[in-house]
Amino acid sequence: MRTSVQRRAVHGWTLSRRKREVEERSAGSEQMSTVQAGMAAGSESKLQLVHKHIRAFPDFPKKGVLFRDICPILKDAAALTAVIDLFEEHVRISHQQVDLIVGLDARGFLFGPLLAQRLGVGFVLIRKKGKLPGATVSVSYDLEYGKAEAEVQEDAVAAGQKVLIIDDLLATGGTLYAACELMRKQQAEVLGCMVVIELRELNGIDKVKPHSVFSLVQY
Ligand SMILES: O=P(O)(O)OC[C@H]1O[C@H](OP(=O)(O)OP(=O)(O)O)[C@H](O)[C@@H]1O
Ligand SMILES: Nc1ncnc2[nH]cnc12
Repeated sequence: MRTSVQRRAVHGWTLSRRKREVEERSAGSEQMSTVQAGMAAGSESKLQLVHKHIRAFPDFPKKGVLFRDICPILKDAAALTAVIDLFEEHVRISHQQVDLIVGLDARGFLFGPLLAQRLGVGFVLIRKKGKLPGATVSVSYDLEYGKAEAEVQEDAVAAGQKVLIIDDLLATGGTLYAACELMRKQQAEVLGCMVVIELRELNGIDKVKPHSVFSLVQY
């Protein structure tokens, strides 16, 4: 019998399909390495671990919003490691060259630097308005429960740099859209976006197009 976790889709794949995809992609070019085989085998339980460490709070911060809380992931070393392992696996399979990880204020800061360090690249902050010193570039955007303005330091990203954008959660897509806009203004190349959680019914993925959003858990 399949559990609800096993049935849950991963970026449009079921967990077992995802494992196959990793195996097929690896087998396509050359024989799967030991590392790739190990990653494929371990992904399923890592996803289950991540899923188990997400809580839901109804009517927070506003009535009608079901808030998905990632704090238990941070409190559990194995779950946090699983998140970074899964992101790293995705990046190594999907992207040849990454220059920078760009994280969103505030919860993107919890995962972004850890991933950047794993990949051996730098981390850039996109912050809410008024938090960054020096010359900045800004863009305003809508949230599931309000409005905000995002900024990046003008010299944070050079033209032509290949960046991956990371956050904890995709809801309406306003935040990731704003991040992509900021990167466009900086003439950086957005390789894609990554989140721990995607709230599918809000269709945020459409707002971020043509950029892709890779997610670990979907509701
Ligand atoms: O897809 P969207 O509708 O744009 O929503 C997603 C964003 O909303 C939350 O951040 P929030 O702005 O609440 O800030 P926080 O991380 O500082 O709590 C979340 O961490 C994402 O950044
Ligand atoms: N439902 C939600 N849960 C947690 N963070 C969010 N950011 C936007 N919508 C959210």
